[in-house]
Amino acid sequence: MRYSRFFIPTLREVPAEAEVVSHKLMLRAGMIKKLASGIYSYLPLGLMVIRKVEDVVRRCMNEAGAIELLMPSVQPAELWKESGRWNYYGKELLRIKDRHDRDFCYGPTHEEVITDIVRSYISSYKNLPINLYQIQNKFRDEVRPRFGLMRGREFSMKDAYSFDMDDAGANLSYEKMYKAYCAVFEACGLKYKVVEADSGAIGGSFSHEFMVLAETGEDFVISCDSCDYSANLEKAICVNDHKKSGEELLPSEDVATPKAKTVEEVAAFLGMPAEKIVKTMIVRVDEKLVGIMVRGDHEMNEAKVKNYFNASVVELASHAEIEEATGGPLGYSGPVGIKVPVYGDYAVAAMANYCVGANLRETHTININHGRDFEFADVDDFRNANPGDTCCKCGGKYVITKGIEVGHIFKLGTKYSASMNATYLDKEGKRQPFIMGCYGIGVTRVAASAIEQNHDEKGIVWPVQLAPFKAVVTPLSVKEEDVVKNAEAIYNILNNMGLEPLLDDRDERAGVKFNDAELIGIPVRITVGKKTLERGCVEVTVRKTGVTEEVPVAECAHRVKDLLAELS
Ligand SMILES: O=C(C[C@@H]1CCCCN1)Cn1cnc2cc(Cl)c(F)cc2c1=O
Ligand SMILES: [Mg+2]
Repeated sequence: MRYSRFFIPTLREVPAEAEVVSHKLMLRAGMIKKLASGIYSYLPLGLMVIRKVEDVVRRCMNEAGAIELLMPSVQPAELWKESGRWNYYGKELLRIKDRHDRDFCYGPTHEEVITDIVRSYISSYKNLPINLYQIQNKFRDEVRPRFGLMRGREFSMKDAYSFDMDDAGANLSYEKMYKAYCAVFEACGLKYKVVEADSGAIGGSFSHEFMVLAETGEDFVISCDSCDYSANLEKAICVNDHKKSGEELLPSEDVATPKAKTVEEVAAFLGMPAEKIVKTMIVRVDEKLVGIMVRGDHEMNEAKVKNYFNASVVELASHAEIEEATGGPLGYSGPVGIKVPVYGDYAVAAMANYCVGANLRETHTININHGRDFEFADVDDFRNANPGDTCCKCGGKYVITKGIEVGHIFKLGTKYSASMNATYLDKEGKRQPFIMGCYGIGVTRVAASAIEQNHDEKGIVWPVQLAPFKAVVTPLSVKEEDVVKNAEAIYNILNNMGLEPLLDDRDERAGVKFNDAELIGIPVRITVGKKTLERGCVEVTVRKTGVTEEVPVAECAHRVKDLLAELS
């Protein structure tokens, strides 16, 4: 491709709204342009990278025996009413009406559509298992789209769905996808980690997320410093290894705590450590109000609360609900004498003589003890794991890192096949619901996370596998006949070798050409200039290391090929 005839609108500056490096660099490198909040056009360079991610995904999915199809992005409400999800989702589901005033949505995912397809055609166990996938745009009306393609509202996803006759088969399908995902992210040149993930309250299911480790990741990953245990913070198990307090129970006492609201302020005011203050979170679990008590230095984990109660919705109670449940205002809730059942995190169950809200404005009660002053309805693991906590698998220590979720695979079970009556005839001629799995990869998010993991102060440093062009041939002048002739010749040889070169034939100063090549992240640059040609050489520079070497013109193409092979 010739630069002068291509379209790479690089920018010197980026809009202040771009916070993370992949967003900044995709704008500056002329890869994307925002159309609306969370909605982007993929400009030619960006599309080339996305197509490369798709090619890797397609190759690995096909090798795993999955079969590609393509479903519409607009979906009829009827299917979502069958699965019971039409009224479950809120504003995140973009609902639209057609000219006949019929309800549709812009598909955020395709479980309903694929289940409808399979139930229409597959009726015998002889046609199972089957894994169907697509690469299709999704729309999720995020309340706060940000970070460019990392959290867009319209984005490209590869989503696959497996259908098996039984649990054993479904586990094999899951295993196949797990391995295929590892192959995808390795082939994309990404450093990733597989973590156990929360799969919501779908019974009999489990899920794993594939995380690209990066500081700008929005997900927290808990890993053990001694074994391979790794889980999304939503899921990471907290071991109940708290030593039971042997303290003698002291008499409880209300204490005025004027102006002290937060745990830190109350702890400071009362002169005790934060872990002696116990928070009572009043939450609405589906339609029920409950109190969840966690230690002052811990955070309540909503996913764990949701799974404990097998609930669909868990939300912090409103001011009014708190008044109703506790008789006191927000911020001073405590377990004593309230109308709702109280559940305790394991850490609290090991404590004695702790401080709680008195359900009175600016008042706390010290030396409270469960068993004497109130009863727990139950105790369980309701908190976020912290760095330094004991590993649930080996007793080692947890560490916390941040990750970008680029893949998520789920064992679904019969959640959709049961609700949509999608069944097959088993060997005994009995109707059985399919056992399903679903598997997603954020295609556009993979491109963005590759930049998060591979960049420097000059710009993008593409992994060779995803680079829009593998090499750029840069003539220092387009007026010197000898320079142009050699540059064209090298470009043609690289092209014929399938090395996808770019020829920077613009009439621009060398500095501009070098800066653009570094910004858009081309792995290898071949610089053709009068000086080196006098010695029959050109310069070859590796973007990742900045190392430049002089290479005889005749050996240049093969040297580039070898360098690209080393970099892959
Ligand atoms: O999408 C999944 C599960 C898997 C992920 C891999 C590919 C197949 N689906 C979970 N999920 C996430 N956000 C959603 C947002 C909306 Cl608005 C919705 F209506 C439904 C969903 C929804 O179901
Ligand atoms: Mg996910």
